[in-house]
Amino acid sequence: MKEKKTEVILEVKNLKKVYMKNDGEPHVAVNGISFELMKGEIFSFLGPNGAGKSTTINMLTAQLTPTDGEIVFQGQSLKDNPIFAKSKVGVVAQHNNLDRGLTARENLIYHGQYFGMSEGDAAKKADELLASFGLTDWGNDYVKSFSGGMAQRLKIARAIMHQPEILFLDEPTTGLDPAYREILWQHVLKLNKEYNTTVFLTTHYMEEPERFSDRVAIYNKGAIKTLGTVEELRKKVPSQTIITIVLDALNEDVVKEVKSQADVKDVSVKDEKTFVVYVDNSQKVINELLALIDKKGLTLESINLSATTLDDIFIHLTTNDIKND
Ligand SMILES: Nc1ncnc2c1ncn2[C@@H]1O[C@H](COP(=O)(O)OP(=O)(O)OP(=O)(O)O)[C@@H](O)[C@H]1O
Repeated sequence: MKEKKTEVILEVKNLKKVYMKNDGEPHVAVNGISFELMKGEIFSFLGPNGAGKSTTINMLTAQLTPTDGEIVFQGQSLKDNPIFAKSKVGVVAQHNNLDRGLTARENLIYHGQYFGMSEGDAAKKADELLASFGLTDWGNDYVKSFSGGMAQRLKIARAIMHQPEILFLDEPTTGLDPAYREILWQHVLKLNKEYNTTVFLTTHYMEEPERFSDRVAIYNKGAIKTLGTVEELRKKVPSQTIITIVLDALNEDVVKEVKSQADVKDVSVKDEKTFVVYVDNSQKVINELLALIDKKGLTLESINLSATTLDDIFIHLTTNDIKND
């Protein structure tokens, strides 16, 4: 069990962002959320596509002005002192915001110097990070020639150049192969351990928050649906055991029939072929499910019994539940 972090580094109070769409209609991307970020914690902010995660990060890092609400960073209002906050955070944005007209090494060195490092220290650190992220041979190449994965690695290196107090990672491992994902996490965990760096993460790869987070917020449609440790979140789903069924095509009647079985606690639809059944008595339900699928003449692609993962919790809390239809 992780040690509980109690020192507040960032306070978010009733934060709201309303965009104006092209048709002139308002769109509420963030609807008055409140939470605290603790010094030294790894906090995962998870939500479906378009939920408002990047919008939230952009407001927390003073890149976007909130419509309403307050952000307090180390006791100072972000609105009154955005430069103070900006100097203390590192951000890996979703889009490629590297300076394409500079080389990879220059991107890192100028960033380090901007955050107060001497040229010598910045150059040394840049070379270490280029090596670590497999970019040494491209250090003197212009970023405009970089592939998506190379640019992503460089963005990560740049964000950690100046040892930020809070590292904001907006889907940092998207486009990275598994080996570089591990390297990213080694760096993040090292910063977190050695310098007590706080990490605010958004990702669609649920195994990352499950492995590394102190706390997880599940966020949807502008609001935080739940917030807690992974263990606390596990208690929010109807059972600790699930059966995942993949059919050649999902049939809503079958899902409804499954839902009505006595030992079934709940059912979530994962995608057009897959549904997840929360159970207590798994053996009995498996037998009943197989009989039902057979009776309906459906083709079973796979059936799997497992403990609930963060992926299941996420789906349970963010998708429309068939049971409630
Ligand atoms: N500049 C903008 N003007 C109008 N609407 C916007 C703007 N930026 C974002 N939105 C809308 O706000 C909502 C939230 O977008 P945001 O990028 O914050 O979501 P997200 O949770 O980061 O999504 P994803 O997981 O797909 O990256 C979306 O509906 C998006 O279309």
